[in-house]
Amino acid sequence: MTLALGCVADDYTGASDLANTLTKAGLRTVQTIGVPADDLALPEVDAVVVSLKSRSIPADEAVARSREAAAWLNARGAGHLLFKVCSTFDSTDEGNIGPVTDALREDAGEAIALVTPAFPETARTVYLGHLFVGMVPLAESPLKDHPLNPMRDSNLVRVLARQSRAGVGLIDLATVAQGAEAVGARLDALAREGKGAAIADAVLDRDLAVLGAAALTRKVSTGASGLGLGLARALVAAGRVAPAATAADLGGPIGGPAACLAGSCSQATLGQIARAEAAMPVRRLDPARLLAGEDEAGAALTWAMERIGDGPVLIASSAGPDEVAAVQARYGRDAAGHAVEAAMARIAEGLVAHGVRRLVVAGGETSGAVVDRLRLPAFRVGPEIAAGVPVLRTTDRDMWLALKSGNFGGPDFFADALRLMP
Ligand SMILES: Nc1ncnc2c1ncn2[C@@H]1O[C@H](COP(=O)(O)OP(=O)(O)OP(=O)(O)O)[C@@H](O)[C@H]1O
Ligand SMILES: O=C(O)[C@H](O)C(=O)CO
Repeated sequence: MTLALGCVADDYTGASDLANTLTKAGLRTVQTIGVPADDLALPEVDAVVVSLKSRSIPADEAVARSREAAAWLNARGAGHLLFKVCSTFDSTDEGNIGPVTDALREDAGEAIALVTPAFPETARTVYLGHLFVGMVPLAESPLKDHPLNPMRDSNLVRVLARQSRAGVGLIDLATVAQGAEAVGARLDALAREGKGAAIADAVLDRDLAVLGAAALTRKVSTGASGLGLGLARALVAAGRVAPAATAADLGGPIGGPAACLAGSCSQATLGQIARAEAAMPVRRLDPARLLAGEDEAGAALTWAMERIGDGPVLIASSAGPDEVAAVQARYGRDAAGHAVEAAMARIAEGLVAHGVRRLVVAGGETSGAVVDRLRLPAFRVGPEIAAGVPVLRTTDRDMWLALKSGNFGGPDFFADALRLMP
């Protein structure tokens, strides 16, 4: 196998989002969970997206895991390595976007890496280095209240510089508008100044095509699915990938009981849970009871078992910023997050043990905990449910999954997903 594109994603929903984007652009793509075993049977593909759960772990561990994944991809001839991060640049001053980008760039022998989270299809745009989510700057968006990494500075040159060893520069929109060669010249100029990374502006899809072509002239880049789209288009334009003529055949219906799990506390997910209450039974976990040692997961699983024979159910821990803050103040941010993730993983394991083969999960960290507990090795990518969220089919058993990024999906996402998981 010789890969046109190797991708290391820092969370599972982001990996799923990127795999969806690459598949839509015509690249035959597989998403793996963790660094694959050397004997993992993979079909002939153009791109592999290695999913890590590294976004919110200590930076040195994230660097080590990302290097392992990069080595596996490079051993399979990856022509370019994309470090996939969140389109809302989810990170803290400790990392991990800066430390991992520095490490992968240095390992590749590159002086500088192009970095952009822009993804206009999901209203993530970058202008003069400032990230906008819809019509508002990042620091004024709901991401300012993220439970694990509240984003309170919209200037990504500053944000990345605070977590990087090397300096960070800017490739402004005026330079991007001049084309890939101008972007490349700007990268070289910044490298001569000693910069190790450059935040690139992008507002429209055509800007992504320019950035993809520029990034492809180097071995490593960092970005969200927008840059993935640019890289895919550049690979096809350069004749390095013959776009797949038809969507992959993922096989027939699986059927059986279905369930939804929501750990994301994003505004989008809270709205989707509210809408789901009209379509299916919804049970809300109480993190305070959970953290006080009550068997919230066992009670939720019993509740679900009594109902999944009649139709899908939804179990959610999700809550608004004030409620989340209160739990975190009492028990600690990490302790609360890990306890809820562990509960969701235990519930998922119980649901699958009782026959659930169609599972929708909302939240990147939540998806990571669930997929790791189910020990799923890889996924094939199916039809898109909503921008950035495809249906996935497991490669080692018959299961449908959807791993929804917290901020993605329409109001009726849960019902929409189940309709595409026959
Ligand atoms: N009620 C709650 N109180 C405190 N923490 C919670 C609560 N519900 C969920 N959490 C934690 O909040 C975090 C949510 O992160 P997660 O990545 O799953 O969602 P997200 O950030 O919205 O999704 P994405 O990463 O795809 O954008 C998890 O660690 C989860 O355990
Ligand atoms: O880029 C995004 O927003 C991805 O979907 C993601 O990383 C979510 O965690």
